[in-house]
Amino acid sequence: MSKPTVDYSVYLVTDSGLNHPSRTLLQSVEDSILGGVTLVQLREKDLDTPAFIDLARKVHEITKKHNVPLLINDNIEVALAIDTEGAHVGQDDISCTEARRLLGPNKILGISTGTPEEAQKALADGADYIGIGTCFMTQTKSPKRTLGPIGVRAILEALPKDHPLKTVVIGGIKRDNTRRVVEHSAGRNGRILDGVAVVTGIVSASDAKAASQDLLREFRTGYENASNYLQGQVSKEKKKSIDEVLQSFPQLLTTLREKAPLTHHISNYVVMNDTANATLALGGSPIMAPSASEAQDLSKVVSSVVLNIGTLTESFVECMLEAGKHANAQSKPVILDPVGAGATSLREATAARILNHVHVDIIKGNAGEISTISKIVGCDSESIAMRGVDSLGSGFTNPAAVVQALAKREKCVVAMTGKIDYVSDGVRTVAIENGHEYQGRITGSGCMIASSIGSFAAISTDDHFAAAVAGILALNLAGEHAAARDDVRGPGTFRAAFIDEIANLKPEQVVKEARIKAIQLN
Ligand SMILES: Nc1ncnc2c1ncn2[C@@H]1O[C@H](COP(=O)(O)OP(=O)(O)OP(=O)(O)O)[C@@H](O)[C@H]1O
Ligand SMILES: Cc1ncsc1CCO
Repeated sequence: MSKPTVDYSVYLVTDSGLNHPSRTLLQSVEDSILGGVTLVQLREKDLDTPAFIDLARKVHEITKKHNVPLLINDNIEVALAIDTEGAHVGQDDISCTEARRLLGPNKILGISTGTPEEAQKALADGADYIGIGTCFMTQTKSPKRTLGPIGVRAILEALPKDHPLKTVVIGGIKRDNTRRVVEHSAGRNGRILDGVAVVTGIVSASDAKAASQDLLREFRTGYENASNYLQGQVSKEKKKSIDEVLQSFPQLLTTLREKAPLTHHISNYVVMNDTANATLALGGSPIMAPSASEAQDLSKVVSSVVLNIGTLTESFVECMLEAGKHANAQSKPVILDPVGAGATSLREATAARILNHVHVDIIKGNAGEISTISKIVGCDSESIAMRGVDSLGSGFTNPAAVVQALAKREKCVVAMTGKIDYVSDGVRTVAIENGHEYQGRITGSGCMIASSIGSFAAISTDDHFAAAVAGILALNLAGEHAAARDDVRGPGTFRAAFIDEIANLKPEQVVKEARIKAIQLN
């Protein structure tokens, strides 16, 4: 019998201990196949060989009926006894070469890998696929380190594009993160995950069939988006032109003032009060809530979330991860302000952790912060030094290209502040020349921009690029108006006048005074 062709799209890995109490494991397997599971692995760590063989025989009856391959975890003896389509081994189990020798050339053989080196070894040792993990923390595994989509990407990029070795990701994969993991892990060498391996997301779901259908749909969408991205086919359709974005500003600000969207801020001690006041002056409604315990409740009532890493503590980080996760689940926009990323390794690691666990819709930072984020996600860019929370030097040689590349890579909007601000969604890129140097001389003006973007993102839900442009324009025009006032004699008086002028903004006047230009990059 020749080796079967395998569709790895949604790969069920069983665990009787986590199986939903309303049905048997056999029912979970059958329901999941009916929902779209394309491959099954029987993983039973606690059964002795005779009991394992007995269960494997019953599961195999089901998988054969539906023409879905069955692999046995770890126990080659069971795989051979039942004549399943193959087996899966871990790094601490029997070696891959020994497993291949016992199974012969026509069985499917997979191995768990957590590093680029293990992946390359698996390829050399004759594996058909690798299970890349652990991606996220799970109930079944609590490793010291999780890979996140960025770590998965590093492994995909260590593999040759055209080798037939297939790849699946494992560890905490659920309906809500599947698409993002597949999109964000896509390697620049053209490698995209061939599937997602799921345990709890299927066996513990109350409806295993529906859960599998959702996972298959999310995997396919993620795969299609990833291949479009790799082929540079980012959709240019349905996007407003820069002029249309500018003309939409009055309506956005008017709606913001009417609706006063509630925005959840996990901000820093230095700017908390200023960002709350700037949000109120603009017409929004802030809640500064740094406790992880209330993040889920808040996610139901707020319209966007701003994560600011300015004064880091463990509890801030815990809250940001929790708020981000729930905002993603509720489809509320998330804005990341990676304050001081690049200044210390803690800030860099925290920014990486957030990007790995939360889908961020808009990243806002100064040149030093954007250079660090570009490095974290594997986008080549010049290095811009930081001193504390401030960016040093004159910035990038080609700032628009850096911002556009990062936006494309992360499939989000990137806003980079400085004397000139740049915004891109990977397709549209603009430079905004408004603003006053006094903004750079008070602390938190960048943080206030993130808050302003957060309020506009709550209104401009289908176009976060327009939200970022509006958020910057509003505050930069207010900055210009404040600096021009006779009563403003320095940064201190400017700070108070700035809040007043945010509240005094006239939507049409902003459009007239905007100095924004589109930047065409190839
Ligand atoms: N020299 C300048 N001329 C005009 N506008 C400026 C100037 N410097 C800063 N700004 C404006 O100030 C705002 C904040 O940008 P900046 O890059 O200073 O933020 P930041 O370094 O992140 O600030 P913080 O960390 O204090 O919050 C932006 O809207 C930017 O346009
Ligand atoms: C000065 C400062 N230090 C940590 S956060 C912050 C405010 C600017 O973001």
